[in-house]
Amino acid sequence: MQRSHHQAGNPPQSASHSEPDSRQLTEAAAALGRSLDADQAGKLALYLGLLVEWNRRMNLVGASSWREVLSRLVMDSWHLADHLAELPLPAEPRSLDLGAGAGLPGIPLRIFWNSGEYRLVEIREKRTIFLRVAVAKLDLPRTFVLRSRVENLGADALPADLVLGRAFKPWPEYLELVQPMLAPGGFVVVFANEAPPEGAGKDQGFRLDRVTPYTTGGGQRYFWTFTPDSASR
Ligand SMILES: C[S@@+](CC[C@H](N)C(=O)[O-])C[C@H]1O[C@@H](n2cnc3c(N)ncnc32)[C@H](O)[C@@H]1O
Repeated sequence: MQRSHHQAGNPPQSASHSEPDSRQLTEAAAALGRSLDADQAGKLALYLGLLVEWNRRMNLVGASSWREVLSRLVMDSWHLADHLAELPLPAEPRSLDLGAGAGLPGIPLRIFWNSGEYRLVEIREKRTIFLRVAVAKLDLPRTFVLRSRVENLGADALPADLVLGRAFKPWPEYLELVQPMLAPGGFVVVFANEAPPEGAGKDQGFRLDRVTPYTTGGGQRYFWTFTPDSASR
């Protein structure tokens, strides 16, 4: 572990420039147009610190500094929290985050959006260990880690009112896979870099409910939100 630059007696967060403290993070978020309360800042600082530290030893994300993770990746979760607040979901939605990897979008999302039960699904063992450590340290509400292939999810996780999957599979394959997992009136969100093509989702049994453009440090992004449409199959 690359810790040799930390002086004995100094907490790692104040000694290392690679890990934010709550004040630095609150300022960086404000520069991106977001205000954090003290609890959110503390949890997000903890997550970014863990992510940067574990990323030195295993391949979790391409971005290597917490500032880059914040502006390129956490921004997705912020916008997603705003987006989900607008969707007509049940009061206690059951959500699945497929191929959660390092916890994106789910872990930052749960800091800002804590409705219902949320399951992070990931097949790779080391990544699930990271996710479990992060969920426990951040004390995220009703957030669970399942080590499973998405294709093998058990009945206890299904059906879902909301399915998310960032950089999980090409969208037609992803929609095909999740169609039987959704509750009637549920939603599936596709994370995309462009607007959807005409008729997107029809072949997989979905109706496009809405398209939501937003901007991150990485550029223009879109949420494509679909709902099952039995008439389209
Ligand atoms: C490209 S990463 C994206 C991770 C994260 N969602 C993100 O946006 O940074 C895809 C993740 O999906 C996981 N994965 C791929 N196929 C899977 C499957 N069939 N079931 C569960 N996890 C899967 C991989 O192990 C990997 O962690």
